[in-house]
Amino acid sequence: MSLVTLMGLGVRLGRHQALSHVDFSIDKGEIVTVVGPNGSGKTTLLRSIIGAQKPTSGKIVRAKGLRIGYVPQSLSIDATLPLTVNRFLNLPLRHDREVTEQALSVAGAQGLQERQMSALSGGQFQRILLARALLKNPDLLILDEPTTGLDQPGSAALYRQIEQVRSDLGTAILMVSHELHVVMSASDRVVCLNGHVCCHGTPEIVASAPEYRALFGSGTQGALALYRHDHDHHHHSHDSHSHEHGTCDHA
Ligand SMILES: Nc1ncnc2c1ncn2[C@@H]1O[C@H](COP(=O)(O)OP(=O)(O)OP(=O)(O)O)[C@@H](O)[C@H]1O
Repeated sequence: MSLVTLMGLGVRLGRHQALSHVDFSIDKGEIVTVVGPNGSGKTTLLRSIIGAQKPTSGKIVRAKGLRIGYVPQSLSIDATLPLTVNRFLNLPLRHDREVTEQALSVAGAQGLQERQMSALSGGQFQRILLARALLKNPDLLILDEPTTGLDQPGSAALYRQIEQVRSDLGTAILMVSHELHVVMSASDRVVCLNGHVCCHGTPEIVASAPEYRALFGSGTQGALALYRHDHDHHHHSHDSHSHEHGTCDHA
């Protein structure tokens, strides 16, 4: 059974139809990347899945007892506030030292406990957010644009870490990215959203292609992949976002 299934999900925000007719599901241990331009409803989709946004139409079915770990896109912490990594991980719930150490280790952030949150690099900060989400022992980890602000080697390293989480713990991963053509190569599926599911498919890793090398160089060890939009798909004619068959309207 899928961890989460969306059936014909529609979400209206004020007068804006953010999502229409979205059918989507994620299975145990799967890595799914959702791509889409700004304002395409990606955050609305995640908020619907975690239960923070009510659907206006359609249905969301979650597996019984499903535990979701959420890594927000950003979190601003007052730089003048003294807050160690260890204290941050123990807010609002205290955990045993071994538990936080284990989460930090899985997130690739061992040894950072006593560091100040404000002194962390962008990549370290993301790993701490990842460790914090892992403390819930999630079946599904949801990450909203986790590589925002990271350079390419930093993004590749974080993607490898996330892949490691899946192979160590079997956690399913749902990740959102505003990058339309560059995704985590370990994604089993890529779903392109534009108010509706525009197209979906697998990422392609063509590491030897000149196009890939021009984009990524050779320092990412295959952590990044090109996502080619699958243009061979149909759309519902009643969909307000629909576009001509055979095109992906933002590609
Ligand atoms: N309360 C609201 N009333 C009306 N429109 C809203 C409201 N909240 C969000 N929107 C609009 O809904 C659309 C979808 O927003 P959402 O944040 O889900 O998109 P997104 O794909 O995550 O975008 P981004 O990549 O910029 O984060 C946006 O165009 C946004 O302006």
